[in-house]
Amino acid sequence: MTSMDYDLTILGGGSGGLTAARVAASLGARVLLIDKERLGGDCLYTGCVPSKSLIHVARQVYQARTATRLGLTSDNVEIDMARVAESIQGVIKQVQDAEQVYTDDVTVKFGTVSFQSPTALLINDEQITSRATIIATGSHPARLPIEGLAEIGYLTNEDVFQLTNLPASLLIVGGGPVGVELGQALARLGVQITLIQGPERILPREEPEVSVAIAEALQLENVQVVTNARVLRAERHGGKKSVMVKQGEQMVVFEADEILLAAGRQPNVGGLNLDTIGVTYNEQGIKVNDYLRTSVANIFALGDVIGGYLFTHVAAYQAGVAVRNALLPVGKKKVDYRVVPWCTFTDPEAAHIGLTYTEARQRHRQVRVVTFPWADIDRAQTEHATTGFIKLILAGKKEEIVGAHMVGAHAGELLGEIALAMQNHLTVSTMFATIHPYPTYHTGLQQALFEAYLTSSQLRSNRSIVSAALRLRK
Ligand SMILES: Cc1cc2nc3c(=O)[nH]c(=O)nc-3n(C[C@H](O)[C@H](O)[C@H](O)COP(=O)(O)OP(=O)(O)OC[C@H]3O[C@@H](n4cnc5c(N)ncnc54)[C@H](O)[C@@H]3O)c2cc1C
Ligand SMILES: NC(=O)c1ccc[n+]([C@@H]2O[C@H](COP(=O)([O-])OP(=O)(O)OC[C@H]3O[C@@H](n4cnc5c(N)ncnc54)[C@H](O)[C@@H]3O)[C@@H](O)[C@H]2O)c1
Repeated sequence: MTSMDYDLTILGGGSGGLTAARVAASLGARVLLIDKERLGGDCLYTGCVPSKSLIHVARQVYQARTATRLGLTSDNVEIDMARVAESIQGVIKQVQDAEQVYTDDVTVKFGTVSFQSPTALLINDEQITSRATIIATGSHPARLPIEGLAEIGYLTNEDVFQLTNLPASLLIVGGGPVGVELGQALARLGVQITLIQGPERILPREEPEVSVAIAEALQLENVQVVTNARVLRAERHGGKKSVMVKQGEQMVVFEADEILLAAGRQPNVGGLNLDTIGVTYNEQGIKVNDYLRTSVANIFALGDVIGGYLFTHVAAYQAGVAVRNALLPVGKKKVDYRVVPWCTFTDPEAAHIGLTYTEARQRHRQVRVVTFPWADIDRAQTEHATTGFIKLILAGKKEEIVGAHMVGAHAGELLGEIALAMQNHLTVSTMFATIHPYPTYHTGLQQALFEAYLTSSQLRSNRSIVSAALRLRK
């Protein structure tokens, strides 16, 4: 084989691509990272970072407005959206500077890139060759076949964080994580929100009771949640925008000042010339096998562009797997999605890891569910944040956690502990016997685990050992 310019070329410098570049460079490979415009991706500029910053601002407003229940009197909170938008851009800049280190040992190029063959790429007018390539070009907001929508215009996650004036009312199309997180945050900032969701419940990937709890939390803050409702058409009437919605057999019209489209994602595959070189893809994304290999042997893909789990931490995990498989001749690694956590950052948060109850029943013979109310966590009481629950799904003779679903303040923070336990097959008794600091929300998890132990077969066998020992003493 003739010598190649690079060992590995990575297309897309977002969450997955940046991690892949860093891992590959740390292994001593000659790495080229190409992005069409800038490094950081959706997560940094238009996703996780600005959305969590906006959610933080909205929480401050909400807490100030509800502080009277704590005996505090706060003056009317005034919101200067131009300064809020500026502060969000400031956070992005801080995170961006911290990420710079990812590319210190990597060649970075910006521009238009396309495949000429599985080993040759054209970047602007320059041809480069690479032994292997990883495609990590991410996704964009799904463009739906909603008649009239493109003509009247709408917002997406790509522009909502830059608004310096908020609309008085907003129709959000889509009740997934983007719709519910932004719906609650913008409602707290004074926008009248109508959330329109196609399926029969919001957050349909969650357990049903999680969807119910989050819908109730939104409704308590005056978000109108409309489910089983598919948006078919959009129109403008003077200064207002309206959508025609099919709800059951009925057509219903909703009207507001603006529309936010939050109805899923589509993969960024355009312009790469994938058809010519034989990389297969469909509307969900580029097809990969368990090794993240595409239909072309030396081309891998990861992150949003392959669909499935659209999360920054999953893209980063896949980066480690794809780099290893692209660079190492032996010891190929399969992806393992047994322990995937995610959190929807509403207030209370909806935290999820592993299997749902239905999935657990399909995969395990012995399945047991233990629930624990968030209100029984002392820290939750001290912070007046008592809404929610912990639902643990246990399976197998040894009673390992195979799934956990939580609604509660800071619930997402508990996922790390459960992830580590699940990854290492720790049992419930090992987990609850570990000392947790009081009073943290983690003690709530420890209490839930203790509840699980109290109703376990292990307790029954421990009881018989103790009663035998006591009999012997008599
Ligand atoms: C509003 C919102 C909030 C979110 N919040 C969270 C959250 O809290 N937690 C979480 O885990 N996930 C969250 N996500 C999802 C997360 O942003 C994505 O899963 C993650 O960014 C995917 O990483 P990626 O590397 O696949 O793509 P990206 O990070 O988007 O990176 C893709 C990169 O490819 C580049 N690119 C695109 N096309 C080309 C091309 N043709 N040539 C070269 N480069 C190209 C882009 O410029 C970009 O830099 C959120 C998403 C949204 C929309
Ligand atoms: N906290 C987080 O980790 C976080 C936050 C935001 C986004 N994300 C990621 O971003 C991805 C995209 O999120 P999303 O909320 O845009 O997509 P989504 O696919 O999760 O939810 C969109 C919802 O819109 C509905 N929908 C589609 N067309 C519709 C129509 N015409 N009328 C009414 N409803 C319609 C869909 O049925 C779906 O339930 C998610 O998969 C998630 O992984 C993660």
